[in-house]
Amino acid sequence: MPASCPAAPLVPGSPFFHYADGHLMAEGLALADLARQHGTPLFVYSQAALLDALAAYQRGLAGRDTLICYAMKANSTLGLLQTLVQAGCGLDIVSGGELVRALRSGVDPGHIVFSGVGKSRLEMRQALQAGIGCFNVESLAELEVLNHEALALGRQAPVSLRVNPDVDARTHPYISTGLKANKFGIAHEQALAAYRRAAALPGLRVLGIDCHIGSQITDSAPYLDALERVLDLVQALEQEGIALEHIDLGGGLGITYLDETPPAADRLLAQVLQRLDARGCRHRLLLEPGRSLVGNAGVCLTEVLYQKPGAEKNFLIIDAAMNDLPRPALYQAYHAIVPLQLDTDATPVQYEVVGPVCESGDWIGRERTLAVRTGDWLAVCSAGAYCMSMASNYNSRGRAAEVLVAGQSAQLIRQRENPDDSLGLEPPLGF
Ligand SMILES: Cc1ncc(COP(=O)(O)O)c(C=O)c1O
Ligand SMILES: N[C@@H](CCCC[NH3+])C(=O)O
Repeated sequence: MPASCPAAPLVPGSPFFHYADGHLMAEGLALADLARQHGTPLFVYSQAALLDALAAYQRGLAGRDTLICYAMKANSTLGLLQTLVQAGCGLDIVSGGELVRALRSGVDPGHIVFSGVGKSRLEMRQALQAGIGCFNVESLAELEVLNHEALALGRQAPVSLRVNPDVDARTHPYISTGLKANKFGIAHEQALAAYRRAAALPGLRVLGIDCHIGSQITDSAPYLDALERVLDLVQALEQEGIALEHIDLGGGLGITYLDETPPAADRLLAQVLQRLDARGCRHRLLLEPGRSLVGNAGVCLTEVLYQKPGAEKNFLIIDAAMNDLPRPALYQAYHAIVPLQLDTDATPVQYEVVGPVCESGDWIGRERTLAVRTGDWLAVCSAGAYCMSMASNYNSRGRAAEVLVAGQSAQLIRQRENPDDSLGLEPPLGF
């Protein structure tokens, strides 16, 4: 890059994606080389970023009996699961499909917890047969069904009850889960009765208590308030002779997309452990982080297809869309957008960055000033969590490929998928 290279934009929250001589890099590899080799849209993950995020949790929990069950709904691509499982993680699943993929990752089935308000009988049987570590039960009705299914298989289901602490996580309403108004968990005031019932059912073995108040939490106060409410219940249960083995505090820790300053995992956990110690709790601690492990470990590479000056706005039309990156359309979420190569000659223009999908809601970034030209590549940042796992084939668009960068090498961990691949049809037009 010439000396007149413009100042590199920030890649928020992602020290593992950085500029060198005007080129955006991941672990020493130029992302433009990956875009050229694999085409776009393309998700690229940094293994070092993933392991660094996990290390913050592991530091915070050092010396305690704990299990970090990665919430695979955030991103369930096998190569990422294998990396986390090999680094010591269990998995938090929410469906039979996730169970199958979890087992393929090589995780110890005893390190799987099963969350979700609507587990089917079939999913319960599959999970019982696989020998998972714990069902996080969310209602009295689910307790009865699980008891029935376990007895039919001649087993006892290990259970934890998810309680709804009625604490406001102060996040987007669609991803807040710990308020009375939300569908999740058993109401705090009904929890004791639910535990009494669970303890009386022969097909269940009561192991723990579980709580998850929401996602993209950037403030430790609601997290710690929920913990206190859970600990009140743990003590009340002990007084009734129901002793628990573990406390599962769910996930929810936020990441920096723009300028958010969520608590660091190790510091938040130090506060959690202090509060457990203050109450004399030596229970095994389970956590279910998703976004905070993978969110800033991934970017989505995309090509500028057209620049379209409009009557009111300038549009930058890119080849990634709401089917690849649904968060802006769903939650008006912000993702930073930066060029893969800084262009000294392009003029900075304010754009609406949009995809090719036939909806006005198909925007990826609003009012973004970028110095780019048609054919340039961009990176949509903080795209490791809830992007690929929420991708769809809307408009019969294919699904992006995924690459994992580790050290100086890049491995294709998922092929690009065309919508008709699963139908086994020959491409009709010979492409
Ligand atoms: C029960 C449960 N556990 C864990 C998670 C993971 O949350 P996050 O990705 O915010 O860490 C979620 C999603 O919000 C969840 O519903
Ligand atoms: N899909 C949401 C997070 C959902 C959390 C799952 N309970 C997001 O992209 O922010």
